[in-house]
Amino acid sequence: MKSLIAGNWKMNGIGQARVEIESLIERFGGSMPGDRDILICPPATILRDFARSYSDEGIQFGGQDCHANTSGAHTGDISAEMIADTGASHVIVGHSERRADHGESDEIVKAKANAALRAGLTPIICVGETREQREAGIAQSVVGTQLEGSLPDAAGVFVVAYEPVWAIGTGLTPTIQDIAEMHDFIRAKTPESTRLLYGGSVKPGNAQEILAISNVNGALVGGASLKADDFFPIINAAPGQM
Ligand SMILES: O=C[C@H](O)COP(=O)(O)O
Repeated sequence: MKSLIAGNWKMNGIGQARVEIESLIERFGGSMPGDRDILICPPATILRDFARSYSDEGIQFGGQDCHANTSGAHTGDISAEMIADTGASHVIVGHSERRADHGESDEIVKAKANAALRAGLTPIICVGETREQREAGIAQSVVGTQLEGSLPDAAGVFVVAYEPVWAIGTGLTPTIQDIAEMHDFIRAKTPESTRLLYGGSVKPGNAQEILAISNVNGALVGGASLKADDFFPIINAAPGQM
């Protein structure tokens, strides 16, 4: 299976975004290595522009969220079909920031994952425990419940991203053993072909060690995906075709 290194730009990306992406392409000599998949999920306002400008260089693009419905009276929302129409191939659903900021339940996340598949997109479904849950020894049961409730029932390929909430943007990461155990646990609950990403403070300094863990098939990178200086070595740390 090919590794997938995905950058989630969150609510960032005006100003230097174009410079950074062009610098990244330049470092790879004009086009991305074909033995791993590289995805960038910028804000929706620049998704179409970027998907059209840079897909020839081998970068894939994705949305950060979608509505479950195709269209309708949902002010401020964007449907999976609209994201597909930009030229994007993926969409993140159920990120912990959406679960927390917008009260998204597993049921809503599942509906969004189904919508993504309906639109021909690959959903990246995020799961992960809080610090309190890990300290209480219930991380696996929390993630198990999220998986049961959030995975799509529509047929199609999806990706799962394990992102411990307490590791996001904090510089903290679980131990290699904890990541390995959780990924083995998720692997047992997902089809063999499902790519499992780790996310949460992935940086140039820890990427190689994390990406070498069995059942870690790539990374979902936040802050370090915004700068070519950081994203380039993370992409390079990913094994090629596994
Ligand atoms: O979606 C990405 C994650 O939330 C990780 O963010 P981070 O790499 O800034 O910790």
